Amino acid sequence: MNDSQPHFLLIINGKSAGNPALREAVEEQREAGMPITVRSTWEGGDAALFAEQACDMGITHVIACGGDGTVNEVVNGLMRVAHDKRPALGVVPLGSANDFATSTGLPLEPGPALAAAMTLSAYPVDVVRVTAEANNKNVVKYYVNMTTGGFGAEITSSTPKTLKRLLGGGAYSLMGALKAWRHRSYRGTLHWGDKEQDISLLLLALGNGRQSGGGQVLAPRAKLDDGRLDVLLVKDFSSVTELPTLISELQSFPSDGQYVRYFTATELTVTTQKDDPAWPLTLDGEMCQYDRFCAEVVPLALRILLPEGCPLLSANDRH
Ligand SMILES: Nc1ncnc2c1ncn2[C@@H]1O[C@H](COP(=O)(O)OP(=O)(O)OP(=O)(O)O)[C@@H](O)[C@H]1O
Repeated sequence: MNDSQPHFLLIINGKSAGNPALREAVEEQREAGMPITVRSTWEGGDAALFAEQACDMGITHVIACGGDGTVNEVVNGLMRVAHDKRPALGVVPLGSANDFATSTGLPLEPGPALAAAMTLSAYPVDVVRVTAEANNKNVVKYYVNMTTGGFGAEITSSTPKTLKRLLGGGAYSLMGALKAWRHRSYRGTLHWGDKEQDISLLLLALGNGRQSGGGQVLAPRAKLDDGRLDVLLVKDFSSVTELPTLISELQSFPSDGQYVRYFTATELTVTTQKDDPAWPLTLDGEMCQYDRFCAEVVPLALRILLPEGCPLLSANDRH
């Protein structure tokens, strides 16, 4: 790949293809001499396919223009390309949540975001590979930002802002919502490193990045390039009297709290309780459901165009 002669492919979610600010931004960059090819998706799966085909078109940079789901599809397409041929990834956020762009400090408006994608440096970051079995088939999916499971997945997929409002609203609003959502425990066994734990969870988050669900910071210490997954376990509770402790632990993310456990791992396997329904999961915002799955870090698998001071890069570690 020759980085001195960049060629950009914009992969736009078809539902945003007519976005006037994006059209203007592309026009402006082309007038300034930037070589930009544009492909717009028709349906799910297209963004991954276009990303996979990009290197055969001589593309050096693939810019995902859409929400977190589009970024996720593009990541999956790029991961099908050999590492040494894999184009760099940029993001022009056009979704409703845009958790990856927000947490990495990328511009959120199409014009500035595209201009940034033309000039920012690409930094190597980890990608997380999820392997599972579904309908007797092996499934392999990648994500760059976060997987949530259990209550978090249900609630973030239905109403992005709800969890934040609930946590901000304290114990009683959370309890009400749990009842409204017919909350149940997510039981299963977790394996990581040489550890194993049987658990009854309210929610699970596996963060390469820090936030999902439209601003829920569930992995506040995550770095994109540290070779680690940040794991958040929120254990289930039985009475409203336990909620103040749970909510207070969700502010401090203790390594071994009464309800909250926060630690890092290079891989983690979840086996859901036999005879229980599979846990609902969201992988970078996309819903899925597996009885058993393994999430493992693929270190520094992808180069992403990020701001120099991005707080999710280890070089900018202030701790
Ligand atoms: N032409 C299209 N029209 C409508 N939907 C599309 C089209 N092409 C792809 N999709 C679907 O769009 C989804 C991804 O949406 P995307 O993440 O870009 O937006 P969003 O859901 O609004 O964003 P966010 O996840 O940030 O809330 C995928 O599930 C994909 O199947």
